Amino acid sequence: MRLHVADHPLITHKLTVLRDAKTPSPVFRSLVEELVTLLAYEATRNVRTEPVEVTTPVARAQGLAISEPRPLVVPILRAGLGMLEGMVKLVPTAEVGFLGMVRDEETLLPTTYANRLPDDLSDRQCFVLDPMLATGGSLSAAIQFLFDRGAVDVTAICLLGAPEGVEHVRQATEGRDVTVVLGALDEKLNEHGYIVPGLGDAGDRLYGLV
Ligand SMILES: O=P(O)(O)OC[C@H]1O[C@H](OP(=O)(O)OP(=O)(O)O)[C@H](O)[C@@H]1O
Ligand SMILES: O=c1cc[nH]c(=O)[nH]1
Ligand SMILES: [Mg+2]
Repeated sequence: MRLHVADHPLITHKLTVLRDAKTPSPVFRSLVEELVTLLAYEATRNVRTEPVEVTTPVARAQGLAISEPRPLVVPILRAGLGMLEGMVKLVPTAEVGFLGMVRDEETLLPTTYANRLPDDLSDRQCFVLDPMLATGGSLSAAIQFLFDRGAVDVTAICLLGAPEGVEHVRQATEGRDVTVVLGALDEKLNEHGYIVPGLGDAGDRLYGLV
């Protein structure tokens, strides 16, 4: 597993406002969308492309097109949905699949309540979106779903990660082509499995308490 932790003042600035408990939902939502666009820039560095030629008003020019089959973007509901618009703005030709997962707040184990993915992901590059990588249980399970269907490589974009979760994903995906891109690597998990200092419950901050 490759780990890339962003190192850019604009990303840190936006994360700082996101972390602030006083930031209201509408601002939180916009920041999540802006942050994913900045992180996607790094996350799509190895997107598969092929050479194409276009005619400018002046001459022929060599360029690149995103290869077929198109990349698949998979937000993990609920909180990952807040990252979808920002991602598809950057890769408008991507297809979108959905995974609904919720973590049991006692056991910290994820269960999957929705799965709308193509059955066959052979030869597909996949991008998983989830703002929070805490214990790593949800992300590891999501990545496993994609490899079970034949994905060639998986890149996860998360706004915040805990070292425990990164290690969990590293071990669970050993031997697979996996990249994790983080906005920041935080200090630890607390006794409730929350990222410290983190930003609280990303789903609740985006969409309200359930
Ligand atoms: O790394 P883990 O320990 O598995 O925790 C991370 C998961 O927890 C959050 O989702 P949550 O279960 O709160 O669901 P929600 O998005 O509906 O709020 C978050 O969006 C991740 O999916
Ligand atoms: O800190 C955390 C951990 C799991 N899920 C969240 O939304 N936040
Ligand atoms: Mg939640």
